[in-house]
Amino acid sequence: MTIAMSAKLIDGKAIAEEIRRELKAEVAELQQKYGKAPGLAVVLVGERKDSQTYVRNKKKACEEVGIVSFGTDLPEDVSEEELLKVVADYNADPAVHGILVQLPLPKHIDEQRVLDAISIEKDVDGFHPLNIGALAMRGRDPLFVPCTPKGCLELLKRSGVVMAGKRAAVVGRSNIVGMPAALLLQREDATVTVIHSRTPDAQKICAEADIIIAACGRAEMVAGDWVKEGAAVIDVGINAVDDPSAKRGYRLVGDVNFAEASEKASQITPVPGGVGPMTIAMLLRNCVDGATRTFAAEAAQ
Ligand SMILES: Nc1nc(=O)c2c([nH]1)NC[C@@H]1CN(c3ccc(C(=O)N[C@@H](CCC(=O)O)C(=O)O)cc3)C=[N+]21
Repeated sequence: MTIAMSAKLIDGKAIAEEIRRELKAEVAELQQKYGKAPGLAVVLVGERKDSQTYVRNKKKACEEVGIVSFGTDLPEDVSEEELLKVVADYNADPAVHGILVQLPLPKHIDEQRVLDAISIEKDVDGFHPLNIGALAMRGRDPLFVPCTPKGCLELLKRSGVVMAGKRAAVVGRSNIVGMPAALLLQREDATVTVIHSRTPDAQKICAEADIIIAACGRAEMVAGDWVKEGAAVIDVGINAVDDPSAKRGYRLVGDVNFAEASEKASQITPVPGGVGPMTIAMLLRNCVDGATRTFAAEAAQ
């Protein structure tokens, strides 16, 4: 007989706060040493409420740790050329060490063309093909790793989860989360299976994993029987589901059925308060790393 476990909560909000404290001290050191602060440029196109909220939160988090934030808000019908001009100007601006173009972009704009235009030295989202390519290669290190998967790995590391020699399942294969998360786990010497919409026996395969990263964008898809007894579970999903009893009329759930999975997992992230706050903390981390490299290179000239 197996006794149902009750998982330990991985507190992303608290871990993100700790990281922001560490970054604040690093930024103060940079200021001391070079007399300059890191700068982050955030480009927002259109009026999506969720994007506006994320961008606002990112700028606020920057200010808290001493990163200078620059912002450009463009109308929904801005041309691709105009957006590319904004990116080019930030590429050339020595006060800017990181450029983030908030996604998704309106349909008339070629997203990949815009992301490709960001200088790889300022690609704090880590979405440039050259950064992703380096992430995929043994013996190479990208300048930047995408923030959400980087945050997932940081949560595992700071929670004492061993990855080397373990089986990991990544549910979802998106360019911004699933694919880079699988590459990161592989770099930590885990044996990784990527599960996607065409995977036969997804539940059975997932239930063999010691580590699960769920990023499929489907509310509560990873049910209790997808989770091996004692597994560590990282839930990337943020799905709004109708809930008349909630103040806003909806509540947020992850891609994991939390109630069921926490009976099986040894450790698990909540939604909200798990991966989300870490995504922002890793954006700040990337920005500080980029500025540190640039300041050192400038001082060596
Ligand atoms: N170029 C680009 N880079 C991104 O990194 C990027 C993007 N575009 N587009 C949208 C997604 C989404 N994303 C989140 C960041 C923080 C939370 C976050 O802080 N969530 C909190 C609050 C959730 C809430 O209450 O709404 C939590 O989970 O606890 C969530 C999601 C970054 N993204």
